[in-house]
Amino acid sequence: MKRLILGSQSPRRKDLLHLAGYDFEVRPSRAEEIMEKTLSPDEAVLYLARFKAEAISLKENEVLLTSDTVVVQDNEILGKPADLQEARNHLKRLSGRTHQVYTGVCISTVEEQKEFFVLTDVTFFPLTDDEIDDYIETGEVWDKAGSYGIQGKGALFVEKIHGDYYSVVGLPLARVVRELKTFGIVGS
Ligand SMILES: Cc1cn([C@H]2C[C@H](O)[C@@H](COP(=O)(O)OP(=O)(O)OP(=O)(O)O)O2)c(=O)[nH]c1=O
Repeated sequence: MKRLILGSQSPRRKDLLHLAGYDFEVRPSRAEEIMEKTLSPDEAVLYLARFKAEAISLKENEVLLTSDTVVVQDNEILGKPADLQEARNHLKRLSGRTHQVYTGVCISTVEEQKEFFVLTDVTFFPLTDDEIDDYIETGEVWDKAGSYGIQGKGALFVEKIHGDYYSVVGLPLARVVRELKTFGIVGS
């Protein structure tokens, strides 16, 4: 019997796996994420998803799921904001424009590893400085790539989205379910 392990401390990823009906154990990776500046966004999210997996030890019957999400504007990766100024800069750059959200996923067993990424385009309405400051006040920005959460008050900035909504939240759920099935993991 195969067992699913979620290698993530993200409460969103945990909620999404529950939504898909899985029984699983959470075993977060303690590895410090270091972004390789020379990598393209798709390479970066795959690298980080793999990197998180490599810091977690696995038993024979376990299937490990790790992932990483970044926001990209003008080919530049916007990760989690370090401070208020960076959060403000991120939101100003996203205002009134379309950006890309990349989520890389890595599924590992002791024998094999499979990885893929999902790309979603998100278009923001133009934002005023007051809207940006009020949003930062909510505290929602801090643990999110690009300084917003589409599943929270950040939803009020979104004019349109092309791609997988759940991938923006942190895990491309429908694709993940299909891939996990090939590893013998099914939800209920
Ligand atoms: C753009 C966007 C990102 N995010 C989140 C998803 C990710 O959790 C986070 C990006 O950081 P990640 O490094 O992908 O994930 P994490 O540090 O939260 O968790 P772990 O590494 O343990 O798996 O930003 C949202 O929740 N909503 C959004 O709209």
